[in-house]
Amino acid sequence: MLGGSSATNFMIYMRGNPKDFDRWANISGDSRWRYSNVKKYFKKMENYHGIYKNDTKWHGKNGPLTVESVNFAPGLKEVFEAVNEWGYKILDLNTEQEEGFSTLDATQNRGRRRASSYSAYIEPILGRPNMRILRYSHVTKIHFDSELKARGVYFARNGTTFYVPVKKEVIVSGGTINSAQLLMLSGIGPSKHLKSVGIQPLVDLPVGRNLADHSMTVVGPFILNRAASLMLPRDVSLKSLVDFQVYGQGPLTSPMGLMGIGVTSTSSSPGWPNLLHVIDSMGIFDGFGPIIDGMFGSGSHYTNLVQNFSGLDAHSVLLTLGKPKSRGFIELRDSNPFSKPIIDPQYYSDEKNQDMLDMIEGYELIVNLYEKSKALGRKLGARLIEVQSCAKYGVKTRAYYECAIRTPILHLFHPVETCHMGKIGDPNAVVDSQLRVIGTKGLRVIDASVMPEITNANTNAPTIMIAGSRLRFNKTKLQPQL
Ligand SMILES: Cc1cc2nc3c(=O)[nH]c(=O)nc-3n(C[C@H](O)[C@H](O)[C@H](O)COP(=O)(O)OP(=O)(O)OC[C@H]3O[C@@H](n4cnc5c(N)ncnc54)[C@H](O)[C@@H]3O)c2cc1C
Repeated sequence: MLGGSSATNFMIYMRGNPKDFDRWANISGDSRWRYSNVKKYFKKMENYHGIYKNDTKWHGKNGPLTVESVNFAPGLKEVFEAVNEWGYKILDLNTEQEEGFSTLDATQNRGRRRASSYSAYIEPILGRPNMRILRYSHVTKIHFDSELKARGVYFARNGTTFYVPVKKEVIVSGGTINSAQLLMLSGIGPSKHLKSVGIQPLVDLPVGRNLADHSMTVVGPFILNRAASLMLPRDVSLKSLVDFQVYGQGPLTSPMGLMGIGVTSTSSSPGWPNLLHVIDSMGIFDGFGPIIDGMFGSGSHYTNLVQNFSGLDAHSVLLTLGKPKSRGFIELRDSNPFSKPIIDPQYYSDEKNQDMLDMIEGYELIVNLYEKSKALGRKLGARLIEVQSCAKYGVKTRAYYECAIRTPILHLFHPVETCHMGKIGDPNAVVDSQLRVIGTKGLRVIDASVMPEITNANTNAPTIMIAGSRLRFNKTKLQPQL
């Protein structure tokens, strides 16, 4: 799809924590990845006109990617009152990123049009004579010469295979799953694995290893006793259509009810927020369960969970593990480029079980915030709908929370790290700090897969930053190793 996942994602705009990028600099040995340097690329990408627009120290106004704050946020005032009661601040999370909460910033324009990497970066230059887009084309293999220089790519289109030679270099941007798949199909990957599927290894690299993703659980829905949510059958009317079309306002501008966002630290991660809270205002209506199940691949879990609550106002929180320790992998199923690769994310598999302990801490925080605060618990009467199959653990015990987190295990669609950036000689490294595939010539990977460690929030903005900064890095000298 043109624009990839940015053309279908939830549009949440989050840069990540400055420490995430300082860590990238440490891992890659290249200080240009420090936040103090990459911050300018974030600013350059933004056409920001959200609620923090006057803060020009942190936000850009002349970039191609439109970012704005959501304007339909029922009950967010009470959420902010509650988080204040709990000692958290309301502040812009795309700056130094202290713990706190904010109105959600989204990559959209007046609530009417999504801003994707395609609409921001490609659409405006479609007329360039030196650019050609071939849709419905599936790249199947990179061709190397005997010196391991990438000379071109094979691709299939309408059942025919074509070859495109390159003059300078091949840039692979197939995303975390497919960039890893394409490298392996082309002989770049773990030798033993490649041989096991009948592929002649060219360079032995840990491609597909280190798969990181943000595991997630939906805390809620919390039933509310007032009209403080987006209730589609109630809120969608002729007026809402006019508000949407003419003013870019109202319920129809809402990205699926998403309205607030927060980052907090658990006791295991002081000073570096490791939980992401995405606050959703969607009330329960007849289609609610199937929509959530369809979106997250949760079978009929939410359909069953909310079946007796249709018509009630509600909020839910997508509680996400921002800095997971668990790592999974991607492998080829076979040597057929059209076969789906094997994806095993291995959520909650870290040795010390820290990922689960952090999520339980976050679950407890959200339940207390909603049920015990004056603003949400007393004023809006927030009450959690309990997962019946976990009731045997005693409702609101830690064992109950773990059961709820595992029923079923979800994620926020942020896979990264399968073509991990690192220093030459680092056993995890697939690309160097300039994103060149180690052991080859004329080949780079530029997408989310090169992140050497997952950022603590959503991954679209840092992926676009990687693309923007990589192009400019070429013009500056490599800094000394850290
Ligand atoms: C449902 C969903 C919701 C998300 N929500 C958010 C959000 O709200 N905020 C946020 O920040 N992030 C979100 N993300 C994550 C974010 O969108 C991604 O991290 C980011 O877009 C990754 O960009 P990418 O360029 O690495 O890969 P992708 O966006 O996956 O792009 C890869 C492109 O390569 C193409 N491709 C792959 N293989 C081949 C091949 N062999 N031949 C030709 N083309 C190929 C694909 O079709 C695709 O167009 C979400 C992701 C999903 C899926």
